Amino acid sequence: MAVIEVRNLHKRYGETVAVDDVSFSVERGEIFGILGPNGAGKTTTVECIEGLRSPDGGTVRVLGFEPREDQLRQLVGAQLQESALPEKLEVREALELYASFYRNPADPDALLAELGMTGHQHKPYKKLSGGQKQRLSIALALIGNPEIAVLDELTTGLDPQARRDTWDLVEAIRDRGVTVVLVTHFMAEAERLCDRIAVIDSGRVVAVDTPGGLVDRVSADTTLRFRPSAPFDDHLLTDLPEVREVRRHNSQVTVTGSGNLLHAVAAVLARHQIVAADLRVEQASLDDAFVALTGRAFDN
Ligand SMILES: Nc1ncnc2c1ncn2[C@@H]1O[C@H](COP(=O)(O)OP(=O)(O)OP(=O)(O)O)[C@@H](O)[C@H]1O
Repeated sequence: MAVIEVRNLHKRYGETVAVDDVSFSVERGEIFGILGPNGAGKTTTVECIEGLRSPDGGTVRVLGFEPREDQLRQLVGAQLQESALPEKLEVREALELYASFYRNPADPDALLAELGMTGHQHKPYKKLSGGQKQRLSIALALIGNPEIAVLDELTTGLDPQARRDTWDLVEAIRDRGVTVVLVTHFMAEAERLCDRIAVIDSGRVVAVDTPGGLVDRVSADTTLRFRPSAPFDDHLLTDLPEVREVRRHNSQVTVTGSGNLLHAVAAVLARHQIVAADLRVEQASLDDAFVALTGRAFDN
């Protein structure tokens, strides 16, 4: 069942068209990614979903309501933008303050524990690290026990470990049954976390699909590279239906094909007692998908 329906959303700021024509729907319980380069219109789109901005055209329905209706404030949790809290406010105070806005808030202690913040509950906001601030902003998005959480540029500025920890948290949120809308311009983040992704470019949706589905649209090809432990005739591999091409460069063999290429090639090599040293498997990535869908590189 769709919990968010966006139809032909259009929003401009003066002469600037921020969102030209955006349509998608988000199903209950999924992590739905909105992926696109800087300035693509992602934040404006989710701000229209959150009721923070009014569309100039199109319709948005969230759990059946218009985004600005009061009931929604209890049902949608939004992650705070950076440094939105007073510097001296402690973590626990912030949670208790936000809990007071909701009829049925989560237990701050349980939330602190779940987010690994119990030990930091008396730290003032300004003393938190980047990762801790992000975790607090996620906690504040969840304190009202929302049905939908909107997380915008959640891991920007975090180091790789803090980013991975945050990804685990987002998965835990989804596993609690919360629908997550995740705005990101990180391919790896979208690929790892999202059940489905809307790729947005210049205010328009260029595709909505699973990460795998987006990649498959570009190319079903797989490339294997390895150094064989003994010479062999190319026909061993080119006779396989999965193999399209075999190329050699010095001692390295490059095999391109589709289907279960790795399995087919490995089986033939094993039958001939050939070991594939330094074996690497390359597949099209979301980056490739973006280039193919928009005709330009995903540069931020
Ligand atoms: N308040 C505003 N006033 C004027 N123009 C704006 C405003 N907010 C955004 N824009 C412009 O609208 C376009 C879309 O911005 P938006 O923030 O929605 O994109 P985004 O995809 O979220 O980008 P980013 O990843 O950089 O946050 C950009 O050209 C931006 O400069």
